[in-house]
Amino acid sequence: MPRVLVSDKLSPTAVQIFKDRGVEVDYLPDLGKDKDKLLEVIGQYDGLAIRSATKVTEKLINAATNLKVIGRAGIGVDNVDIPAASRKGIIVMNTPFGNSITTAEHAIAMMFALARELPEASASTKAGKWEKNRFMGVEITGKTLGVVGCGNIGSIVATRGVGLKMHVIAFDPFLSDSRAQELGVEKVELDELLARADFITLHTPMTDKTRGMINADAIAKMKKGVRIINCARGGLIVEQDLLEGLKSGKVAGAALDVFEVEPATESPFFGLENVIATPHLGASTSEAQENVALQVAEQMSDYLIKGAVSNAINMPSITAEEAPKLKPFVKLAEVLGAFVGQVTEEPIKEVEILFDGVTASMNTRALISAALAGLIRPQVSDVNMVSAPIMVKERGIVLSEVKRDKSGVFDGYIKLTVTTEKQTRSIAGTVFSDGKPRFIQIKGINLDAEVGQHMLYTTNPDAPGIIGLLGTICGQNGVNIANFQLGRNKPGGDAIALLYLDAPFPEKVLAELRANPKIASAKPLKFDVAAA
Ligand SMILES: NC(=O)C1=CN([C@@H]2O[C@H](COP(=O)(O)OP(=O)(O)OC[C@H]3O[C@@H](n4cnc5c(N)ncnc54)[C@H](O)[C@@H]3O)[C@@H](O)[C@H]2O)C=CC1
Ligand SMILES: O=C(O)C(=O)COP(=O)(O)O
Repeated sequence: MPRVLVSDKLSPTAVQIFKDRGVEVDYLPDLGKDKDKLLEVIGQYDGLAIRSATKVTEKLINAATNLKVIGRAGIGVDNVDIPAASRKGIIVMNTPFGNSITTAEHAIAMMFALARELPEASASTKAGKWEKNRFMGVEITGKTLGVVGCGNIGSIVATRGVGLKMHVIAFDPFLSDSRAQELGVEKVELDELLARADFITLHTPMTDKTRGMINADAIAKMKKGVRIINCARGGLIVEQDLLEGLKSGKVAGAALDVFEVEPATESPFFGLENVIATPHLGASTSEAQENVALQVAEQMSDYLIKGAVSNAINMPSITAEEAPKLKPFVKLAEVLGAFVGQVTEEPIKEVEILFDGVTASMNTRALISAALAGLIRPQVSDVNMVSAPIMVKERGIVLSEVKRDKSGVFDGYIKLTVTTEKQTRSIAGTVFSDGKPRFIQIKGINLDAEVGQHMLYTTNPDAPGIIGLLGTICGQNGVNIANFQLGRNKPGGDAIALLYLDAPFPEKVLAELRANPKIASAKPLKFDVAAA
């Protein structure tokens, strides 16, 4: 039974779902803050469910020897070292919509709170001061709201802004004209947004590109009296620069839900009257927490139990319905990759994957990941569908994908072509109605070959006596041939043979075979399939 650790506070719904789905679960909501303890126990778990408090560092990932999936009950995954997880083949998934309305509402609440100084007014009134003349707000109606990052949350904020009769302008490099029109927002460049907005609200993810995007330069471009709302990530703002802007009066107010260092128990912002601060509460409503807890537990269980992948950051999605249908083709892609990977000894430069017929309409991203995993496993061993694409990229291998309509006798097939400095190799395969993968073409030579656990692949110029030669050498050395497949491109041309064996081909016999002038090459192959 797979075992999951929940190391941040999650709704009890998550725990219940894990149990109902047959996943053992340890709910230790404070463990995320105890780095050392977490390091000690993480090796026992197949899954880790977190929010933002648990920091999944490379060190933790290296200690997580059994971990297969990290589930973020929320959106931002900047607390997870995704490249490190990917290299170790660990899927990282989030719940991209579960808390977006709630977070957008928090941003709107922050905007109103800023406009009317609600927290200060409330504190003063509760202190018995009745300072009616101290607080003078600004109206929201007719003001310009600048939305930086118009994805799921930003677009909800934008439409709420439109509903509040604001003029909404948005900057997002991926915002299309038609989407902007649909939302009723004006699409602008960042500098224009900074110059025109009365309220600026940030909704981008935290990335190397967005880190520190609100700095002294950006603030200098803003209107005097601008109000800034940050319910995304603290690191988007250079805090020192904002402090100066607030002190000088250039920035009339800031509402901050997030901080560069969290938990933020002390900050120079806390001493300023024109700053409103909340402790990363964007996602904290009962509705959102139910949503994300339920979703993360379902997604993680689906992956651990059924192999279905949804909302993964570092792996193509595979739905629970699609998983059983895709599985034999994932196996096919993997064995095609494994074949070429085992016969290739020099560095790979290019990989082309052709999807013909029915395979072209399948989840080709998943199939590509499987083919790449098979291909590079002989070199790196510890690789899976998550880590293979990143490893291929790190090695500078050029990858291309071709899709085409059915072109031959098969309903569809996959062909893998791999180019090294020395040569180009290709292999094609399909899945028969028995659900098993078959090799249908090797080196351009047609054949119909099952995939065996232990095989020997030989190439030779087509000539009489090769079958006898192979049979004799094997027989003399006690190697039992379970089955045999042959192919050639033309009489007297290039020929190949595939021998199916009960055990790995002995090294000693291999040397004898390779020394024979009639055999051009001989390569033992091993595939991760059931023995015949
Ligand atoms: N305070 C809180 O509790 C919460 C905070 N968040 C934060 O909000 C962020 C946004 O969430 P979603 O809207 O769901 O993400 P999303 O991925 O749907 O949208 C982000 C948008 O930012 C845009 N973007 C990327 N780089 C940009 C740049 N340099 N300038 C302008 N736009 C850029 C993207 O094109 C995308 O449209 C999350 O990454 C997370 O860090 C999310 C939930 C709760
Ligand atoms: O979903 C997000 O990105 C959030 O920032 C919410 O964080 P939390 O789950 O409340 O720690």
